[in-house]
Amino acid sequence: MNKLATLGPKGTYSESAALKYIQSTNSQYEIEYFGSIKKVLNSVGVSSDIAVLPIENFSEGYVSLVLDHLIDSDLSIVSELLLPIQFSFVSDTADLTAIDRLFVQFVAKGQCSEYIDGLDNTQIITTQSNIESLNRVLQEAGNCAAIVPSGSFDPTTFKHVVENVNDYKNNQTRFLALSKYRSQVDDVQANTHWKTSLVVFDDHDRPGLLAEVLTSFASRQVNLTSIISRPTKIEFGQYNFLIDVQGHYREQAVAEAIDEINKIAKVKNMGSYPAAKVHVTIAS
Ligand SMILES: O=C(O)C(=O)C[C@]1(C(=O)O)C=C[C@@H](O)C=C1
Repeated sequence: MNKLATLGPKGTYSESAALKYIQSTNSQYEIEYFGSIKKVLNSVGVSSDIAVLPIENFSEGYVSLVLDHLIDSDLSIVSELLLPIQFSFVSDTADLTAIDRLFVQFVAKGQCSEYIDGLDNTQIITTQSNIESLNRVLQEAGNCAAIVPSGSFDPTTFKHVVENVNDYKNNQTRFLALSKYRSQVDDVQANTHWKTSLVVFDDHDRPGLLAEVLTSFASRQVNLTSIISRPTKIEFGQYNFLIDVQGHYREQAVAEAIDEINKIAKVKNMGSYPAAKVHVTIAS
């Protein structure tokens, strides 16, 4: 059976995204859980065939660990998923001044910053996953607390629970399914809203280079959904541009734009995949 790697232990948002991906493909996968995002990424093509991981949060932006791995590796993006994300604060005391340790996943921390800022004299201990945060607060004695996914715990276990501690009620995270192999659904199916992700390498920097790259898309009415720069980590001031566009790389306008950009810069095509449906539900 094919193996799918995701962030564990069981119960993480990444696992929910992985289950949603499996359901959408109608295929069978054995899920392998890893204790960190880095370990999930390193497993693809080694012990697993595919990985499902967070790439971008609604308010916090990109998860740079995943973004940089994508830029540097030869993985393809085969699917995109969006999940609503809601956090609860749990502790064994309602006296917030008594709480000396707070367990929170390193990406979740930024999404609950306002609530966390209200805790004085509390040591913030970052974890690798939200379920690690839950397990730590369950295991450790004393006045500790955690930020955990709403619905991941039995509310009767804790004396104090505060729901919806995320800064934005409509909090969402975008996940990607990453594979060593290009998507098998490479054919441009009608009625599908495709997205294509590209990396443009700026190794011969000159005035107007980025403007020319953008013009290649704009002149063909190809819509960009995201553009982000990441340092190459080779030389200060040198960047890779990750560009997401609407459309499949086999569609004429996108293919022509890529060909044109290829003449002035290096382009890496990370694949085309059906765009995730945007959640409009506002969390109460
Ligand atoms: O810890 C989890 O539950 C995860 O799946 C990780 C993760 C992330 O790293 O972005 C996923 C969704 C939320 O944005 C917060 C945490």
